Amino acid sequence: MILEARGITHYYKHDLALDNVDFTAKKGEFIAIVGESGGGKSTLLSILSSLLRPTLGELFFEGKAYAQIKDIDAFRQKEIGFIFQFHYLIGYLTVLENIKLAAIDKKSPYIDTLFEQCGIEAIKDKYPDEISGGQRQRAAIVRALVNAPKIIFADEPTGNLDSHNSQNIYELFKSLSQSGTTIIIATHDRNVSAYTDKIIEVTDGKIL
Ligand SMILES: Nc1ncnc2c1ncn2[C@@H]1O[C@H](COP(=O)(O)OP(=O)(O)OP(=O)(O)O)[C@@H](O)[C@H]1O
Repeated sequence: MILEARGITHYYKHDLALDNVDFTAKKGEFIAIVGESGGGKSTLLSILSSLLRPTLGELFFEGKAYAQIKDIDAFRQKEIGFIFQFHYLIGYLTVLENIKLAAIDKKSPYIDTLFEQCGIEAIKDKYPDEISGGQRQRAAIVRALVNAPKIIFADEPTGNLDSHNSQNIYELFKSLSQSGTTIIIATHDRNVSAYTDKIIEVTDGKIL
């Protein structure tokens, strides 16, 4: 198991957002967390990805408790990739410069491989406002992958895209997962089920 969460409960002040949730992910699994608005998808994803500490519960990455990880910043930079609904590319930098900003090894030949794999090699010297929404999100995916993380977390990664572009992104996630990267996404889009290994439904803070 690459990721395991046990008994995750989370309160925002006095409001219960997650109620005793268990979750596991295997290496190379593509998992979607779906469910009604306000059900707890983003909260669960933020907790699984170490961005938010749960009120109660335990998390393990490759068997090691999050609480035992000494350098959480280095852990996040090396082992985890993040993708959000909005790409958050820097407008003053080209796509390639944006990606190098995030890269630990700026000269890695892997950067070229990723551009090719994500189908955006032709636009790497363009600025974010010169490319399409789908291309921007692909650039954000390259950035998330640049340090070869073991897990990618994506919160509504296609929330801003039409269905054609969304399907292209899901195809890309599927092929990445087949080459061993674990992909965990929170989404409203149930069409994702055509691509995933597992769907988890979160409603009223519980997994159905
Ligand atoms: N920062 C916060 N402070 C207080 N309450 C919050 C906060 N973030 C989320 N909540 C509450 O926690 C519950 C779960 O929210 P969450 O954002 O995890 O759901 P979601 O399924 O991702 O929703 P959506 O699909 O609308 O993004 C909701 O009742 C929400 O109002």
